[in-house]
This record gives sequence, structure tokens and C-alpha cells, in this order.
Amino acid sequence: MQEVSLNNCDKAMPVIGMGTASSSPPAESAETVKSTLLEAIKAGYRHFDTAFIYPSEKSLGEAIVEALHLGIIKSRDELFITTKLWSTFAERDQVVPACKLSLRNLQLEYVDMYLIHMPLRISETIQKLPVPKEIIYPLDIKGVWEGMEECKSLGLTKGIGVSNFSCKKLEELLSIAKIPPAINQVEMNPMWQQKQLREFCKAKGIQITAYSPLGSNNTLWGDNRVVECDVLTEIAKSKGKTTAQVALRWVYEQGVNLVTKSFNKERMKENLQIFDWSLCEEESKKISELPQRRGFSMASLYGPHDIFLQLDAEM
Ligand SMILES: NC(=O)C1=CN([C@@H]2O[C@H](COP(=O)(O)OP(=O)(O)OC[C@H]3O[C@@H](n4cnc5c(N)ncnc54)[C@H](OP(=O)(O)O)[C@@H]3O)[C@@H](O)[C@H]2O)C=CC1
Ligand SMILES: O=C[C@H](O)[C@@H](O)[C@@H](O)[C@H](O)C(=O)O
Repeated sequence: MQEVSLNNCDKAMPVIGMGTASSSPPAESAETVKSTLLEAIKAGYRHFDTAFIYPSEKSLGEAIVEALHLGIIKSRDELFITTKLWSTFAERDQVVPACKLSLRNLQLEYVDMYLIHMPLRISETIQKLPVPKEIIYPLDIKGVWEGMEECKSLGLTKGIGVSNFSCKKLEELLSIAKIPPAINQVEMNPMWQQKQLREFCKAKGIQITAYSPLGSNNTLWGDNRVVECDVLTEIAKSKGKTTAQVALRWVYEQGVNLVTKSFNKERMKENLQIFDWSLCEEESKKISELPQRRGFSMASLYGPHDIFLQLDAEM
């Protein structure tokens, strides 16, 4: 598997990661998630993307234990594990304990990448959506990043980064960071190409990880606009590939790495087959001209409060 090197992490990151934020209704049981993730390791996935807020941290930990037990991998070090600081822990003194909590869930001594999940703080556990606006606060970027830097210096994580950060938020972070972020994980796919953010991150040496590279096909928060896009399907037919593969290949050709979720044995294999062929100039041009529409928006998921509208407008 191809890898990308990162600015604050000694370990290279495999270009394709298995996403684990499953919400295809009905939600899978913990046991199913564990056996599916074990299948993914068998299929060749070495990078896994989870988060404290996903129900998958524990199942991923169990799948790793089983993979070691079965000898599918010889050492935990063969895997690249990303998890994320949830917004209820986004305070200076809560970052290290939150990272330790995730490590306990994962049964690991360290993760490879720890990300700030979102640029905001939530003061209470979300009980229902929309979120009451009284529990949402701006992020104390300086304090929280110091906590992230401490996680790295304590060896709890090899690398640190962020997710859902706009150019503006990254500028703010870069102005105070002792260790600049390695990663900004954001939505990116042919229908939401993130040109400006990509240029900014490239100039600053920050690697973009694309989430929802298939537009979150068939999930509660996404739709089929990518996997049923006519332009992509036409290109796919002419190359004997699937529309999903064309979308993933396009993301990869932009110098971006990606996390995509499939809990289906055939599709998880299909999604890895994007390295021995390429898009020609004309195909890339057609894709670059696709009309743009984001899938994930904070305001539509959490509620139309000023802070979410502002964060959406910046992205
Ligand atoms: N940092 C953040 O805020 C966020 C991070 N993420 C991360 O990114 C990961 C990936 O994003 P996600 O939103 O899940 O969406 P993706 O774009 O990866 O799409 C996943 C959906 O597409 C389906 N699918 C997978 N492969 C194919 C294929 N070859 N053809 C057709 N359909 C396919 C899956 O179904 P099936 O399983 O049945 O194959 C699933 O329903 C998440 O799981 C999570 O780890 C996601 C959102 C936000
Ligand atoms: O309440 C929070 C939700 O889990 C949501 O914000 C995240 O799960 C996000 O969509 C992601 O996949 O990272």
C-alpha cells in the first residue's frame, strides 16, 4: 500500500484508511463491527480511522487483538490507527485524559494519529439533535493544542492533527503551535473538491485526509450524488472500473490521502484497487468542472446556530 509521510509523525500513513463511522441503518452490533474490521485487516487495510464519539473504538481494539492472535499481523506497529478528541473534552486539562480513555477503548499503548475532531467545544453530552445552542462554545485553540502537544510528548500518539478546520482556523492554530498539525481531515470528493483549502495546506506542509470520498453514499448524513454521478460513471465504464473507484482515484491523484468506509467484503476490496491505473488529463478536467455541493454541514446536523453557520461558511 502506498504511504504518505507526515510533518510531525515518524510513521508514514497508508494512503487508504478504513473509515469506521458507520451509520447505515440499522447500526451494526459491536460483534459485527469487530469481525468486519478483522476482514478489512485480512483484505490488506493497515490504516483505520475511528473517533471517541464513534461506537467503533472498542470493536477496532478487539479486531486488532484478534488479528495479532491469528497472526494476520505480527505486530501492532504494522497498523496506523487514527482516533479523535471529541468536543466535550476540548479543554486544556481534558485532552490527555481523553486520549488515555480512547487508548483504553482501543486496548493500545499509543495511537498513530490523534486529531481534534471539530473546531468547537461542547459542554455537555449531546442528548438529542438539534443541539441546544447554550452548550456550544468556540474552541480554545491554544489550550487544546497544548494538550495535543502534550499527548505527543508523552508518547500517547505518534502524530497530531485536526479535522474540519478551515484555512482561517488553521492560520490561528499555526500562529500558536509549537508543533504544526500533520493532518487536516475534511470532507473531500469530486463533488466537494476543497481547492482553496488544498492549496493552503500544501503551502503549509499539512497533509489533507479526505473523509466521505464517496459522498457518504447510503448513510444518514450523505447521499448518492458521487456514486451515481453521470460524469464519473461514464469515465468508469470506459475504463472498466466502478464509479466509486474513479472517485477514490481522483481524490488520490490530488495528492490527498483518504478514509473510506465499507463493511461489505467485496466493496472493501474494490476500494483498494485504485493504484495500478490512472485518469487521463481529459478525464481529470471533466471531473474538475463538476458542480460543487458539500454533503456534511454542521448547521444541518447540529442546528442552525450562529457558531455552526460561521464554521460552515469558513469551510
Ligand atoms: N472527521 C470527521 O468529522 C468525519 C470523518 N469521517 C470518517 O471518514 C470515513 C469515511 O466517510 P463516510 O462518511 O463513511 O463515507 P464514504 O464516502 O466512505 O462512504 C461510505 C458509504 O459508501 C458505501 N460504499 C463503500 N464503498 C462503496 C462502493 N465501492 N460502491 C458503492 N458504495 C460504497 C458504504 O456502504 P457499505 O459499507 O455497505 O459498502 C457506506 O454506506 C468515516 O467512516 C469516518 O471514519 C466521516 C465523516 C466525518
Ligand atoms: O454527534 C456527532 C456525530 O457523531 C458526527 O458529528 C460525527 O460522527 C461525524 O459525522 C463523523 O463521522 O466524524
